[in-house]
Amino acid sequence: MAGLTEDLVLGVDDKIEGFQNKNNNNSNSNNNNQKEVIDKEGLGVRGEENSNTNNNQGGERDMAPPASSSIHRSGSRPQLDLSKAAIQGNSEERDPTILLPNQSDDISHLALDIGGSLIKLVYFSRHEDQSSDDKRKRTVKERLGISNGNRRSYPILGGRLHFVKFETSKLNECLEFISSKQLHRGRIDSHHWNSEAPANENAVIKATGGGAYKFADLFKERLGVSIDKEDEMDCLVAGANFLLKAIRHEAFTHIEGHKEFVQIDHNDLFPYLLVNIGSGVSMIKVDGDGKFQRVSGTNVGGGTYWGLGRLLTKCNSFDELLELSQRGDNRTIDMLVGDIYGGMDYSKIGLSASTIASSFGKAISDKKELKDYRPEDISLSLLRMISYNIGQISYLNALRFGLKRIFFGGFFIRGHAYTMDTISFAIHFWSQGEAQAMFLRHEGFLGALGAFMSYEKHGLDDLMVHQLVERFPMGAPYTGGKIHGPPLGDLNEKISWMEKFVLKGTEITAPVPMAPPGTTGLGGFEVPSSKGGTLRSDASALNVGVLHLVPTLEVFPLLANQKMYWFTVLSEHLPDLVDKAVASEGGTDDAKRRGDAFARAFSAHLARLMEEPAAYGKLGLANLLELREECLREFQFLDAYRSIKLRENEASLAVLPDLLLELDRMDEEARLLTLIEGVLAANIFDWGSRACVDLYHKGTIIEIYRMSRNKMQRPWRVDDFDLFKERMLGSKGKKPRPHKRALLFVDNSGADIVLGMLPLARELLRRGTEVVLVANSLPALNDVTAMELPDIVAEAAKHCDILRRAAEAGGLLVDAMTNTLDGSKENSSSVPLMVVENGCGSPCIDLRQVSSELAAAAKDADLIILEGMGRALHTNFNARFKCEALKLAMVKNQRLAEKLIKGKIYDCVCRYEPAS
Ligand SMILES: Nc1ncnc2c1ncn2[C@@H]1O[C@H](COP(=O)(O)OP(=O)(O)OP(=O)(O)O)[C@@H](O)[C@H]1O
Ligand SMILES: CC(C)(CO)[C@@H](O)C(=O)NCCC(=O)O
Ligand SMILES: [Mn+2]
Repeated sequence: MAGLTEDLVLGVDDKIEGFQNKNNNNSNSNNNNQKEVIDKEGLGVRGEENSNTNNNQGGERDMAPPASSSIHRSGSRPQLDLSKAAIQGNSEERDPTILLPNQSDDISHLALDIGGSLIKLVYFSRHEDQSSDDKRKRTVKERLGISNGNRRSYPILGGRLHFVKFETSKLNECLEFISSKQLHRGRIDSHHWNSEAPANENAVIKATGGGAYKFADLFKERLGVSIDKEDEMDCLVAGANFLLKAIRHEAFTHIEGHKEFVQIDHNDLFPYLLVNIGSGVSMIKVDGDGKFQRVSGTNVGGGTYWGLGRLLTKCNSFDELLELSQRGDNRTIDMLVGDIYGGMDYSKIGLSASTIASSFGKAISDKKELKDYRPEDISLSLLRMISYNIGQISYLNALRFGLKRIFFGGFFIRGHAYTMDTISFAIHFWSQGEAQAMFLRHEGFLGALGAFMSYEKHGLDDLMVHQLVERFPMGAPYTGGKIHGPPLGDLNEKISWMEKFVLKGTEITAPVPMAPPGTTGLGGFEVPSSKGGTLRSDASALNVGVLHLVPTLEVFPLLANQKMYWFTVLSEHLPDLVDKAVASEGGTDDAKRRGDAFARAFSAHLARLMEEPAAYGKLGLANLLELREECLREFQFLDAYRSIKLRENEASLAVLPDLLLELDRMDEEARLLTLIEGVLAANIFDWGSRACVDLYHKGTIIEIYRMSRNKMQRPWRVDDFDLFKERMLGSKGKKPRPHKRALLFVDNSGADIVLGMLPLARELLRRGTEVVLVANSLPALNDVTAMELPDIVAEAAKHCDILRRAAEAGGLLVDAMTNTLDGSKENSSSVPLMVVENGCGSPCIDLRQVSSELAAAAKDADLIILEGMGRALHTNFNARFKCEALKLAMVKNQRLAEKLIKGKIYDCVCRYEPAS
């Protein structure tokens, strides 16, 4: 199965910067220094005074990841059919042409639904990719026998579907948006998107809705594109089926303010009733893919609410009208049963006194003018009337065809709690609980998605087998019932939106369900309970939404209370993170401005999630951390911890030779213990831990490392070291066979990798075990990334033959190898040390979705070492493996220590599990 994301990512490697091996300085190394590593003083991580300790003339810059400017690329260029894409010509070539055999020149991955009220856009973009080391990858691939050439198939950040809407009356804005993002152009120049290219005469955009007919000429005139019209009902059904099948947590029920996601069984989806509430309402009985019948409709729909509401209240926007309704009391204008029955219920037919007998009925008897009614009350009465009416007609149609499930779409719903409650109530009441109303998170985009799906070669077919997750809508939150400003375009716009948002001092709020009214209605409909103070700040409010194409299995669920805890932790971390991020970009004014905007945006996301934890679908800690990294990237902080990582790497590399000497003086048994102790001790460096961050202000990394090592007291809180030792060294003189291949999931930069994991890797290599260092694909906190590892290993290899030979064998020292081509033959005798990326951008690793590289590397592995809290404790602590597993971590969080190991902060875990 050629997964889409695999294909999507092809061509992403466009600006790959070869990893520059920097063996250009004649390091005199610190080999001569016989002092014990733990005696080494004053290698500060902060300040400039020690930056030359490892005689690396280039200092920080020399160790920097290659040309960071190449890391960020516009993520919004149109993405085309990349299936079966392949490198054309010589694969050694830099910037090779990529052949897209299924790509017709002029398809743009943009589709439109132009309705009576709103224009909906769906377009696809691929995420900007990290640069990566071609040569390393090739060598690893050769070693691992991966045949798919340059393909990277890790799922994360593969590509995105964007959702944007405009008012139909502001078609111009929409045209400008398309034009500014060049979404209508589909020409590929080599594999670079060429925005200078003239618009293609034959460019075609799929569109549905009445506007596809009405505005076709305008599109041709203004953008030079032809509109390919797709039937509106076809598209609605295709979109709904796609969402219900492919997207996790798409459908939900909403009853009395309570939202609950419904997992739809793909094999038991049909038949259902689809009710699309746009300007008008269509009701469609859906029996399968492409099998449907429009069975009814009503002209009392979203346009009616907005149109009448505007006339009656003088509101300027739909959201304002909706907002008004939240403060309304419809009893001042609706005629209730009690009004007719002198305050009594009409219990014989099941109507309570508070049931609405006649919407707006009070207006006939009162001698009041329009101005005498509160706009709030009018809006609520109108909203309730229309919602209830649609619910009732829907029910009747469901009854007509014996349908139990009714899905509601269209932008009239607008994620509004009261609207959904009213519709749900109507369905429940009339069907006596037999039928169920369900809503869709991408409510208004069914038609546009359907049009998008109608591209013959959109490349999404394979996606149907995956699940997709919506990630966080990025950018400025929504304020005070109004959509401000333009749809988010470039970074500057995003920032100024954030600034505007701050000026307004508005908070992000989700509807807070109020307590249900204490009436005892006899099944009659009372004042609905969901009347939050403010409208929710959702993607539609931002005008944008992003759907990440992330094939997933199951989300690691976070317990509710745990999530609250993490929200707090992440909030508390924020100022420090912003400092780091700004510093990593040179502390310029621009960086400060972006830092501020990032802080606002991320806080906004947290606030939103705190109010509505399911806002972005179910979210685990891994996603939460990823959200933060993603948000950083959104404001162009590509690696907030870069300078810290570099400083810590330098400081640690400077003392590595001493550590290796110290280790080499020990016998095997003492060495093994010291190595494991070393990993645990060095794992103290974790910028994700608040306690540790506090600690860092108190000493240099070497001081902290030394302190940490001195404190290593066995038994650790979880201590299987003796078991592990027996497996490694045997007992009673019996030597066990060494492992064939070990996968080391490494955690942090600096001491953690250099003084902890590398020496352990070296020991394994020495024993003849192949070692694969598994690191993150994208930066997250101070975690070392796969891209950074070759430099670190190269530096370490200068001080150690074992590492050097293994690194050469593993293709990590490509330059060095070519330099010494005629040199020692012994190179080939070493087992390899390799680096693979895990496909992940979070310290927590979901092993159910990893890179193809890692999956391939795992094939021959018989030992897995998971290191660090994120990898070994937060996730995977209870994961069982088919091979032996060693989980090593220092717990740097009191709460986790208590919960997981009934211990305390700084306790250590050394868990060894034989193959299961
Ligand atoms: N920002 C908004 N501006 C205008 N209407 C909005 C807005 N948000 C929600 N709505 C509601 O959504 C309705 C439009 O929904 P939708 O986009 O699904 O329909 P449409 O495609 O424009 O109409 P139709 O399918 O009948 O041609 C409006 O009539 C209004 O009730
Ligand atoms: C005319 C459409 C299909 C345009 O989207 C829609 O507005 C609608 O279904 N209106 C209701 C028309 C009716 O069935 O009475
Ligand atoms: Mn429509």
